[in-house]
Amino acid sequence: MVRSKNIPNTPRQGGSVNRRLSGKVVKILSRPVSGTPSSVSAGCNIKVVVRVRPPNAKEQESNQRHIIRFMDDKSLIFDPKEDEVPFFYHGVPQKTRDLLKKEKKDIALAYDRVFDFASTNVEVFDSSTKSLIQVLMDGCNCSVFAYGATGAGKTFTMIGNPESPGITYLTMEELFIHKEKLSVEREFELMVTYIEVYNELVKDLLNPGSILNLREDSKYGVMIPGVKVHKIKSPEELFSLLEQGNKRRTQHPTDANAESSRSHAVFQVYIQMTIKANREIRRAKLSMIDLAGSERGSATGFVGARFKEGANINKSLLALGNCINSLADGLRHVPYRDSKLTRLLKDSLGGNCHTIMIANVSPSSIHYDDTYNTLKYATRAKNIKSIIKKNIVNAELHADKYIKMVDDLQSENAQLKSELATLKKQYEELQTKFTQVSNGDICAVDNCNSQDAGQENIAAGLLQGNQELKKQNAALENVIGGLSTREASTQQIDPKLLQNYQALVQEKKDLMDSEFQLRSGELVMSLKRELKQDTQERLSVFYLDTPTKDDRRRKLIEQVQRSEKKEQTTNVALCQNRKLQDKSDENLQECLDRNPELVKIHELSILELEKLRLTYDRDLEQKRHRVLLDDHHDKCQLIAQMTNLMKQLFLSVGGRADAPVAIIRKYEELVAIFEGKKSLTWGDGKSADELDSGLSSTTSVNENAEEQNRATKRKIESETPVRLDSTFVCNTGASSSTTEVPTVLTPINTLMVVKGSKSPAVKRLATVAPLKSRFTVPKRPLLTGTQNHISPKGKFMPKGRDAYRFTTKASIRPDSKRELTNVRKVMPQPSSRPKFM
Ligand SMILES: Nc1ncnc2c1ncn2[C@@H]1O[C@H](COP(=O)(O)OP(=O)(O)OP(=O)(O)O)[C@@H](O)[C@H]1O
Repeated sequence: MVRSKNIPNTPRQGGSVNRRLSGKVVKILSRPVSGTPSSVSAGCNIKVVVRVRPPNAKEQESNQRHIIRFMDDKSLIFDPKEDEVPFFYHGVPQKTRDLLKKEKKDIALAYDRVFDFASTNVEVFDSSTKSLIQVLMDGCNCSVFAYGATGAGKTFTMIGNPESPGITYLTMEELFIHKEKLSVEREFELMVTYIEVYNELVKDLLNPGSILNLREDSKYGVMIPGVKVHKIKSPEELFSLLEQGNKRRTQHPTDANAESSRSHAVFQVYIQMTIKANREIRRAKLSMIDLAGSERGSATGFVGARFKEGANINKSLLALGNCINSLADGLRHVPYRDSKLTRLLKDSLGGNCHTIMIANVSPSSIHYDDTYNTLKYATRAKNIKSIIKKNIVNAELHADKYIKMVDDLQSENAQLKSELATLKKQYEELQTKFTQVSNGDICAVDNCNSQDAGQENIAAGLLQGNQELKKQNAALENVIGGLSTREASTQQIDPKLLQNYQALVQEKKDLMDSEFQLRSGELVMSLKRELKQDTQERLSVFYLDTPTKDDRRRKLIEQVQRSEKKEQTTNVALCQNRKLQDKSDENLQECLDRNPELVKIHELSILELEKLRLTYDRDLEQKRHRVLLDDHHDKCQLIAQMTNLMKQLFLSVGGRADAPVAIIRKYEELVAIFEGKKSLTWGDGKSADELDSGLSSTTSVNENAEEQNRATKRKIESETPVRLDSTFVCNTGASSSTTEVPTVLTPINTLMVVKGSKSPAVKRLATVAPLKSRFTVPKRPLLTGTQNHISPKGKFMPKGRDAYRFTTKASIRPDSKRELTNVRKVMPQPSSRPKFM
């Protein structure tokens, strides 16, 4: 199920925080990416547009089918059903379709805009990125990325050519028009960078040289230290820069595209606007990304180094796909760190950013899979929500306000702590109940539903608590983000020093983040290992060993060993991480000792780090809950299945004269436990365990126990008519009544199928059939409801062929099992007997 990210428009706590912060003195607090917004707009979805390029010469020549049908400017049908062309067989038109032909998917899809073959880059710009300019002017971040298979038209859309400039040119042109218009009231500063990510390496396209790294910056979000930033004053300057960069971009011809771009190109524009009237500063970042083509190895025709290059492209696009999926599902953890590309796009997807995704596809059936995948991604991306903040910075903050904010943060952290404690308590309760259920102390079948309801209540409570915490965290993050920026400016701290300090804090945060990832991996691994060990123990209970079971057990042991190894590796990594964190703490302390002016901002950082730690702890607790709840649910189901099976087995054993009393008692005791009774008192004062030694024989059973045995059997017997709807009853000629005498229920149909079928499932069933040795298994399977014969010697000789429709049990009178003479089928109306032979 696709869930959209639940981002509160006005968080419960955040609302008051924002009000507090947007008073007269503190007008704004925001940082572009994770900072506090001066105004937070409603969460809005990513805008997704699809552009279908015209079929190229090759596609036209090969006369391929079109797999896109345009419905209107917002919808299309992928792989449409064609008008029925009659299918002839031996010259005769058939009513049904040609089964050799793949059935058409015929999926109707809707997007924010669909561009057909005839659309131009100007039209694409008008309906997509043009509207972003006003958003940028308001101080919000925007990003546009083109996604699609190789040769689908991404570069044509983003960059274009001199005759038809792409949307990057057109957007920048529009930006300059706005700049001119607003130049009376605003001062503008525009800077651009142009980089490519090739084979997981970041390179500057405007200043070729060394490989660059990525870093997160509190001001502009994801930054690339060392990248050359170009200040531009006119569109012409920009165009020449873009041209230079494009020439340096890594390109290689592929089978699918003669000028295939083998790298992801990221063009970024940093805009700083100072409102002349009040010196308010607005910052915005525009990212325009031309992704490398997603592709199948076979489509490019590459081998060796080029194939590896393709694998890297796919790896980063896969990471992008995973991020899109996580964001669309509203998950808290989004795996941005899995590739350079996703790290770079961290603040372009979801977060504080207006994002437009342009999905480029080919209309030809040659690219069926590529087009289908791209459209699937595009559909998924529609669910991503972003929350837009204006990046407006103001410098005033009074000390008393600052103190109040610190107090607020402290009390909010205290609240987080108490919520975490509640979560931990709930977890312990859950764990206790879980252990009880695993040990069989709590009824797991009849009470299973109520148990589940209880657990679900807990889970619902947890989820609700989680939502509340999320809201509070969002508010807290906003406050902290804003505070850092403003406090820094209040104290007149040297910007370089502040930058260094923030880098140290960021380093600590990164380390905490990787610690969280490690701990969360370790947690899931260790929980799963414990559960696997449980399974292993469960398996060892079955003493009917078969090679398959041995094999399964061996595999389980190997899995457990592998998990243990992984846990060890994780532990080593955790140790290293802790050492690095200690080092990071020392560095921070050292920096603080040398620069006492950082004390106040450091107080905030500590709170921020504390909050981060609490959040991670809470997330881990929730993860643990989830795994245990899932397992608990599985176990409930397993117990239910086992109980059913046990009952059936018991019923088949229970009616036989040599049924051990201990087994009957164990069964009764178990039923009592399931009914919620603590124990059962037996007439002879002996429990099933005490009778265990006599399991293989009934000779030691006293009369009381025999009577008990018979009572139990009668009780079981009284349940059977309900199940007799299609049960074969084997009767003797000696008695006309079958109801008074206890009967044995045996899955004879299973037995009968055994010889007639090679199905492993049936063979497995046969191993548990208790009457195997007594009756001759027929050569041919039984047919439902047809005449069957059992000879006086007890041989089954069924007539008919289809055994699989014969799915019932037989009841056989135990006192006359050697004289079986006939079989009748008991229908819902007992009188309707089939003929006997
Ligand atoms: N809408 C369009 N109209 C006309 N021609 C187009 C259109 N889209 C793409 N083309 C042409 O198709 C070819 C491939 O397009 P393009 O290079 O943009 O693909 P791409 O998706 O960027 O591929 P790669 O990922 O391999 O770089 C080019 O020759 C381009 O001119």
